[in-house]
Amino acid sequence: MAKITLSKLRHSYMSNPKSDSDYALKEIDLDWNDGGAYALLGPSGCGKSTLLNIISGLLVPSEGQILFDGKDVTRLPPDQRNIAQVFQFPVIYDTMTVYDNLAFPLRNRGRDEATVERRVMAIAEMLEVTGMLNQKAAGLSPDNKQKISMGRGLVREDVNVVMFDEPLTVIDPHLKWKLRSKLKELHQRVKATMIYVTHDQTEALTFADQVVVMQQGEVVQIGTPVELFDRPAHTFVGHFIGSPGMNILPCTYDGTADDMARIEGQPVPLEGPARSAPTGKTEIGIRPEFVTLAGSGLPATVIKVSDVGRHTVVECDCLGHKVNAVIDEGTTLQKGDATHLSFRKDQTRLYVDGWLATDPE
Ligand SMILES: Nc1ncnc2c1ncn2[C@@H]1O[C@H](COP(=O)(O)OP(=O)(O)OP(=O)(O)O)[C@@H](O)[C@H]1O
Repeated sequence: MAKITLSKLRHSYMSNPKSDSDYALKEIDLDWNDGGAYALLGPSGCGKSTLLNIISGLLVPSEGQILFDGKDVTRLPPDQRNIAQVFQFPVIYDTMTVYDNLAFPLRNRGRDEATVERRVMAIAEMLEVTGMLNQKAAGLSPDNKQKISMGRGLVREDVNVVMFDEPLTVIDPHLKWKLRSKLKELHQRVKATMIYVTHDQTEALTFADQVVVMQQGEVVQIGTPVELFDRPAHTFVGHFIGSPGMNILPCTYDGTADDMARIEGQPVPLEGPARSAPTGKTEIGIRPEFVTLAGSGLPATVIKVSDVGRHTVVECDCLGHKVNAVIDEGTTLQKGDATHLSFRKDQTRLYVDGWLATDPE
């Protein structure tokens, strides 16, 4: 396994890129540590596949370098990078048995049959497919086929990195959670460097120790799932992660009252003062979990009440802006009722031009 370094990486599909918007990947500097479990998370079109193809060698970046354990591999073709990939759709040989499918990457590298058997049996046991080793792959269900595809990615011990590209796309929704936790368990046992690409926050947050969040060709934050939830570095992360996402509300902040911002003239205490006098667009970010329906605070009108299992989500209009509150207990409030909203001070953040601008006091 290897540490992977992306240094000053940029990529444009245009022959003569001029502005930032001509780049599918803006400047990316990133270290993937040896043995880490990473997720690359972002919406469609943010550049995930472009980055994956650059790491695997299918694409040569317009600028910058990729290093494996400090060795420059930027121009090395895919077959010399020693990478295993698991794709959206199973890549297996239908006419071969499950055993031969799992053995294929090892035999292809000339491993002896004793090693092949040891590795195949270990991976089959981890994936709970030992009972089907002698079956032809053609007869397997789509999710078992994808399991075998994952097994093929994990069977070699000498790969630099295993990359999963939306691997659960074909899996039945009720089996997804099972395979998700299986993959996490596999990482703990195999200890390979793994990169899991997805646009699904649940998949990313379940699998990864570190999540790399991308938007429009840029990495906006790298952090543990808890860090991304607690202190989103950008409003995009706040909104994209969480269900419902962070409330983002336009505000004014004149810097004279330190930790006080105003929404439509109404004072809202922030977690702390801004790091410097803001020069751009100012917004308040507050997670719905830290908004309470109170007797006093910002005036609001209930728009919708949704029961979502253990919680209730109350959607309000607050001074002309939509605000969600997640409450644990039920509520007697109904659509059209007047209420007040209170934001927990230590969770009320200021964002300037999208970027976090306050620190805790
Ligand atoms: N071969 C190509 N030629 C030109 N533009 C491309 C090409 N491939 C991707 N792009 C553009 O580059 C940007 C990033 O695309 P990319 O496929 O890397 O994103 P993604 O996050 O993987 O999206 P998805 O999840 O939909 O695959 C998009 O604007 C896309 O239109």
